[in-house]
Amino acid sequence: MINKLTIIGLGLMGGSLAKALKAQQAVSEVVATGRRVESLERGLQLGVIDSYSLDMAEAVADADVVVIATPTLIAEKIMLELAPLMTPNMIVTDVASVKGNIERAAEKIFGEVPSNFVLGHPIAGSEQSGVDAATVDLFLDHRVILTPLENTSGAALSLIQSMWEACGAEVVRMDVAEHDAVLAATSHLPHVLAYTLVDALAQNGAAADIFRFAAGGFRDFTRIASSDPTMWHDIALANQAAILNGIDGFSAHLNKVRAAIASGDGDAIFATFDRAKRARDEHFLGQYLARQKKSPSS
Ligand SMILES: NC(=O)C1=CN([C@@H]2O[C@H](COP(=O)(O)OP(=O)(O)OC[C@H]3O[C@@H](n4cnc5c(N)ncnc54)[C@H](O)[C@@H]3O)[C@@H](O)[C@H]2O)C=CC1
Ligand SMILES: O=C(O)C(=O)Cc1ccc(O)cc1
Repeated sequence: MINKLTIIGLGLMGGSLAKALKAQQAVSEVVATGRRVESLERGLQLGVIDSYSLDMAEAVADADVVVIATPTLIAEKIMLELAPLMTPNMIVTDVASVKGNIERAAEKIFGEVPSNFVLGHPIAGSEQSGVDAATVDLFLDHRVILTPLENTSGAALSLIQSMWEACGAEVVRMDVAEHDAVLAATSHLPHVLAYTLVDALAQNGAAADIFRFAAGGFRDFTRIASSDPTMWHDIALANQAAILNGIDGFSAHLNKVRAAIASGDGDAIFATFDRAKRARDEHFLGQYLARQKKSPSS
């Protein structure tokens, strides 16, 4: 049970965490702080938080857990502001999509990442943002990755793990560099591709017609291009090296498919599509069956 939880940056992530913990009675008091009084007022109105303060010092005073839930690059600046307010009893965590930049920023500010700072990343979300989009079950049956360091306190780690488990999430631990490489491939690259495809088509003179005749596949592939540009701007810069690696690997593969289409190499085209279908079906069918086993009616 957390006595006082403070959220810095009350949006989709912070709001959903607060809602889930309150629903599970895993927290006594949720306080928020942030830049926009409108989001904080809205959070109060929706019953997501109990109070707010625009003054970070006031908001984090006596907090057991502080969650930094702002866009990734802003989280670096927030740590600078939070540093003089941290006490040994306060556990700090974050939800940012990239972990290497947070680790480096903390090292710069504190000399080494404090033992009571647990780096985290929930692998759950949507293309929506803001506290109005927060839901009580956003993290239910989703994974949360924690990337503890050698000096991370065992007590802090286990409290943050329990916090996410109270939201119905499965917690896994990973190394920071591995996290950033894996997420670059499975999350950051797809977002770059979706944004780039929509942007390229939108700049075409016949954009209106193209979008008018787009079928479900286009909608599925590009849903994530409706995500918040500020959030993804930050992720693109924060995970630069791993994303470049992903783009280069993908471009080489796309060029192979291009060559197969250009030369009419049906076998190569079929082999690529068939491998991809089998890989995707195997992975997602496995997940679907596991969910069915857990709750057959869903
Ligand atoms: N949206 C998603 O699906 C996921 C997002 N994340 C990560 O979680 C973090 C938060 O994302 P969301 O909740 O989706 O964003 P959001 O836009 O819904 O919420 C961010 C909040 O931070 C506040 N904020 C912005 N600048 C600030 C500043 N200088 N000081 C204080 N508060 C400030 C905003 O007003 C807003 O209330 C990001 O780092 C994102 O990469 C992680 C997993 C999934
Ligand atoms: O909208 C979607 O499908 C997402 O991919 C959500 C998401 C966005 C960012 C993350 O760091 C993790 C999950």
